[in-house]
Amino acid sequence: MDLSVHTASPSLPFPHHSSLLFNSCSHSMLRLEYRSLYWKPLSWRQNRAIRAQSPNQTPNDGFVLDDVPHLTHFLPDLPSYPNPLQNSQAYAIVKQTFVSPEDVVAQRIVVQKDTPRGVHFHRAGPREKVYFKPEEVCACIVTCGGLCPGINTVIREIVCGLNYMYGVDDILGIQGGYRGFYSKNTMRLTPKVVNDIHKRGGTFLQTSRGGHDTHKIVDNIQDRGINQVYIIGGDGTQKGAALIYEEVEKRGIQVAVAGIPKTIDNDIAVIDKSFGFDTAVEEAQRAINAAHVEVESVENGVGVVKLMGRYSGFIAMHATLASRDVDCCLIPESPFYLEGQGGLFEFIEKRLKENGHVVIVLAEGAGQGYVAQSMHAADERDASGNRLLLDVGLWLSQKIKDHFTKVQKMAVNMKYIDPTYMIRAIPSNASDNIYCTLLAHSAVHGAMAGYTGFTVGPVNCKHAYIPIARVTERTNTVKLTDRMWARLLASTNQPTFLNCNEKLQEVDEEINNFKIPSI
Ligand SMILES: Nc1ncnc2c1ncn2[C@@H]1O[C@H](COP(=O)(O)OP(=O)(O)O)[C@@H](O)[C@H]1O
Ligand SMILES: O=P(O)(O)OC[C@H]1O[C@](O)(COP(=O)(O)O)[C@@H](O)[C@@H]1O
Ligand SMILES: [Mg+2]
Repeated sequence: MDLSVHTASPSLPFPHHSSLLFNSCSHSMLRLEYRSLYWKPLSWRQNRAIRAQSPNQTPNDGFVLDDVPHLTHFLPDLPSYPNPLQNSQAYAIVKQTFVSPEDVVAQRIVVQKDTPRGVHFHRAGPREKVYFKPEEVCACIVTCGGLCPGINTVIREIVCGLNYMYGVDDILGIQGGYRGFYSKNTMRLTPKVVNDIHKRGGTFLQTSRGGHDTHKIVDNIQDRGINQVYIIGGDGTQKGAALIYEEVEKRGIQVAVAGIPKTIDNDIAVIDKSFGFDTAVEEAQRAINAAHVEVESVENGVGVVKLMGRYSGFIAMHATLASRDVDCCLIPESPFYLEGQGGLFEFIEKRLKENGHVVIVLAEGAGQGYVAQSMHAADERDASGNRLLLDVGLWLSQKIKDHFTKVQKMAVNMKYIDPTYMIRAIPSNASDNIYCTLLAHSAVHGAMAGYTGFTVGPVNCKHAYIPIARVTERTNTVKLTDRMWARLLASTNQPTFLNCNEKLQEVDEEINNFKIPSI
């Protein structure tokens, strides 16, 4: 084993001032490096793939710290100040106001006795020291990508959190997404301005797709004297945030970049779930219920409800599990077929004979291959490069109607409901509102503490600071081999559309290797 220790002065506290790192691709080749402010720091990129070890841990317990960048990594002389929260009334009787830098959150919590401890992230929350004087902070907030219930709550809580907890007054709203940095005027955000916005759907700041120009954005950040950037958005937005952080680091300017993950599809990796998802699942019940009422009231009623979910069928899966009125759920991750034994038509016929009606919920990304084939559609994309989806709901409704009228000589009463934008446009429910507050506070504490290039989010119910690349490197999809999908199949008793294990394995591999098509 090649074990070379670069320096040995482990008296500095772990982690961002220093950490003992096991730089290793395999357990047989370990290289120990001591990272400190007073020695050449490793960049967060180097650090990402590195196995980190705190001094009192044995090298073999497999502890990995997925560290986030800190402003001091590229501005080593940056002064720090006592956190003003120590004088805050709100936190006056809290047992432990500040999160210890040694507190980490484990990515995997179901482990076996002898398995390595695995990947950990810094626990989110206020730190004893901050790297900004409140009166010198000029923060900005931007929202990008598609809508999602709760965006306004996050905006509100960032503004109120910065102001009430840290005494920050200078907060700007960037309007219309990334392009707003260089093409629109900013708006001043105060607790008064944002007081009621959480009661409305959408985004108070407006949003857009496309228009990410890293240089122009960072030029603008510099010109306006902005030193904290809060970026609310999905996978595309977070990729853009990583580029902004990298440019900021290159220019060596004191700007903290914090990402708050947003997507109604729940397709962001690492975090437990995204805000607005619960609200969406709840609202989807109304559409499913309407479909059920309609089809129950007629002869041979077939209800089709299309829900959002471009690459991930989480909304459809959870809405189905919650409803119990759904006979069959179709998601992008689980290929289906229409005709023949074990196919959808056979199942619909069976349910119609048994119950007189059937309700199908499908995610918008399901069966896209079929629709494209039948329409000879071109591969169209939106301004951000996301593939524009074809209406699988309409396609499926037509296919079912044609099959039963022409082939089975049996008239069906088709009711197709597309509530997608109605679901996305509502304000967040109570639990999402609380979740949004925690995300906003975590982001504010992280930026004030000098962390940058990070995303916040709950990992096993504990909020953590996660390197942006971690959440963008893959898409969170429904794993057909996990128990949740099995629970759904057991609940609806629908066909699996997989007639042998070999096929299941193929699908699983495809899904595990799944990547969003590059733009
Ligand atoms: N790979 C990327 N690099 C830089 N910016 C990106 C990237 N992908 C998307 N963006 C920008 O992020 C913003 C939102 O992306 P989009 O995919 O529309 O929504 P979401 O962030 O919700 O996934 C857009 O302004 C887009 O230009
Ligand atoms: O029509 P729009 O506004 O481009 O959005 C449609 C898409 O946005 C989504 O809600 C996801 O959006 P994001 O990637 O921005 O989170 C998808 O479910 C849907 O396909
Ligand atoms: Mg996206």
